[in-house]
Amino acid sequence: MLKITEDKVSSWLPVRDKNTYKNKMGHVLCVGGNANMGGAIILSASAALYAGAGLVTVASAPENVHALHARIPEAMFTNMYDFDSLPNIVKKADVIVLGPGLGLSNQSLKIFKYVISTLDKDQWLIIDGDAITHFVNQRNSLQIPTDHVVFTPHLGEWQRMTNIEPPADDIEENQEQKKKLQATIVLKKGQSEIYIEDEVWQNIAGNPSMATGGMGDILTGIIASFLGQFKNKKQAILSALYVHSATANKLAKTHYSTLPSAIINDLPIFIKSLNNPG
Ligand SMILES: NC(=O)C1=CN([C@@H]2O[C@H](COP(=O)(O)OP(=O)(O)OC[C@H]3O[C@@H](n4cnc5c(N)ncnc54)[C@H](O)[C@@H]3O)[C@@H](O)[C@H]2O)[C@@H](O)CC1
Ligand SMILES: Nc1ncnc2c1ncn2[C@@H]1O[C@H](COP(=O)(O)OP(=O)(O)O)[C@@H](O)[C@H]1O
Ligand SMILES: [Mg+2]
Repeated sequence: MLKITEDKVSSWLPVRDKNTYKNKMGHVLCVGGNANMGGAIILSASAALYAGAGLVTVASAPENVHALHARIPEAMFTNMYDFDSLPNIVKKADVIVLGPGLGLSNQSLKIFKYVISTLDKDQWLIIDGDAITHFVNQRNSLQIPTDHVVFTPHLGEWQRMTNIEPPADDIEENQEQKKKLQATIVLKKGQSEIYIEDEVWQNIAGNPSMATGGMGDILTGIIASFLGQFKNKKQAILSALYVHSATANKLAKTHYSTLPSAIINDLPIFIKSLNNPG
C-alpha cells in the first residue's frame, strides 16, 4: 500500500497565484442537514471554508439558516426542500457534498435523486452519510456517473454497500468492490484507505482522539475544498485525508478528545505550515 506522507502533501499543495480570486478557488455546495442534524452540514461547510474554498453554499433544512450564519456568515444558504431554487444552486457548484445529516425521509430521497440525476460531467460529487444509505437502496434503479464521484463510507456504511464486515482488512476484496463501483472510495477507519484509480493509499496519520461524532462530516468538507482548489484531483483527495488527521494529531498533543470544531479552526494554520513555510 502506498502511504500518504507529510513531504508528499507539502509538495502537492498548490501555492496561490498572486492575483487569484474567489471564483478560482472552487465553489463548494454542501447538501444535507435535516431539522435534527443541521450540525453535520454546518461542520462540512465550515471545514470546506476553513480549508480554503472560494465560495461555499449550503442547501439544508430552513431551521438551520441562523445557526449556519452564526458559525460562518461567509456561507450562502438555500432551502434544500425548495425545488424551485435547488436546480440553479446545484448548477453553480464545482464540487458537491451530498449526505451529512441528510436523513432518510422520502423528501431527502427526492433531493438525493435530484442531485445525482443532474450532475454535470465537470462537477465532483462526494457521497457520504445518509446519501450512502440512499445509494444502497437505489443502486439498481439509478445510474450514478462514477468517474467524478467519491464515496466516503465508514466501516458500517461499507458493510451496507458491499456486505463486507468490519474490520474490512482484506485489501484485494475491497479493491474488487471498488472496481465494481468504479468511483473513488475513501474507506474510513483508524488508518483510512483510499481506493483510487488502480492504486491503494493508506493514511497513516490520525489517532483515537478523533472518535467523535461529526469527524467524518468535516472530512467531506476538506475533500470538497481541495477538489475545488487542486488541479490534480488524486492529490487533492489524498492531501485532504492527511490534513484532516494530521491537524487532529497536532491537537491531540494537548487535547484528550479532538472536537471537529477545533480541527476546523486549526485548518488554515496547519495547512499554512505545510504550504509556503518560508
Ligand atoms: N451533529 C450531527 O448532526 C451529526 C450527524 N451525523 C449524521 O448522522 C447520520 C447517520 O450516520 P451514522 O454514522 O451516525 O449512523 P449509521 O447508522 O449510518 O452508521 C452507524 C453504524 O456503523 C457502525 N460503524 C461506524 N463506524 C464504524 C467503525 N469504524 N467500525 C465498525 N463499525 C462502525 C456503527 O457501529 C453503527 O452500527 C449521517 O447522515 C451523519 O452525517 C453524524 O455525523 C454525527 C453528528
Ligand atoms: N481511532 C481513530 N483513529 C483514527 N481516525 C479515526 C478514529 N476514529 C475515528 N476516526 C476518523 O474519524 C472519522 C469518522 O467518520 P464518521 O464515522 O463518518 O463520523 P461522523 O459521521 O460522525 O461525522 C473518519 O475519518 C475516521 O477515520
Ligand atoms: Mg459519517
